[in-house]
Amino acid sequence: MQHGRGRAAAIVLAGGSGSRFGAAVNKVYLPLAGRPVIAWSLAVMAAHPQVGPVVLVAREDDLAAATDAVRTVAGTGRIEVTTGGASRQESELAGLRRLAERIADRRVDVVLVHDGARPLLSADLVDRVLAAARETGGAVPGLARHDLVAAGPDGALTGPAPEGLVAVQTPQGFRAAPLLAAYEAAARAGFAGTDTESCMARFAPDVRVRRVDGEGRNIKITYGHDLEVATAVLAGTRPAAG
Ligand SMILES: C[C@](O)(CO)[C@H](O)COP(=O)(O)O
Repeated sequence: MQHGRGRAAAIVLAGGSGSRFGAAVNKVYLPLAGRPVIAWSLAVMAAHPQVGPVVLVAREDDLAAATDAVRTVAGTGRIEVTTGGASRQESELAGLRRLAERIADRRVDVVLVHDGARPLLSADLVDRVLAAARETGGAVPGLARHDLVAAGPDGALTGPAPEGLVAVQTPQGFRAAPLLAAYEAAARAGFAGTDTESCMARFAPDVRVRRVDGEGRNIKITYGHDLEVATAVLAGTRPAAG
């Protein structure tokens, strides 16, 4: 049963330290083609017909910047800002707790968790993740890698990399109730994962997770030059969303 907007929700994470980027401010609030980095992914989520609530998880110190960024996006009524924790795991949990009531009464059936530092995702990618998550329980975008070799700690090449490696991206989508339960169990166990899938693998191993095709342009702004690449991509193909 669907009432107007879809029953999926999105959590967009903006709490990272950004130490590898090297800027004094949180990289997700730096300008990218006319608005903050974070605003691009918020716009895609807020404009998506299957996504209802969008929860932006921000650091306490960044709440003013987060609110300003939200104002640059159309459909802001759908975006809620909440405070995250010290780690990615705690921030994901904070986002899920914000949605807990809506998950319990089934207004939200699937949750997408997205890195705020990945501004160039497309609505098609959101479609693919949602469809696969609804069908199997979980979905993770991945890009097949054919340019990898194994190397030892001294830098010596030790042979070909195993077959079938994929570079993992976000948004990662899961059915909402098992996702929230897994994060509550992880919190009790003091677990901190590297992404949503790693937590589900440990605390909800019965949930099947399917890889869907990721996107080459869905880069993560990690280092300074990534912002230059994203700027160039947007200069060529500016998405209409937002
Ligand atoms: C989840 C992720 O985007 C997969 O590539 C990545 O691991 C996130 O890393 P971060 O250091 O938490 O931003």
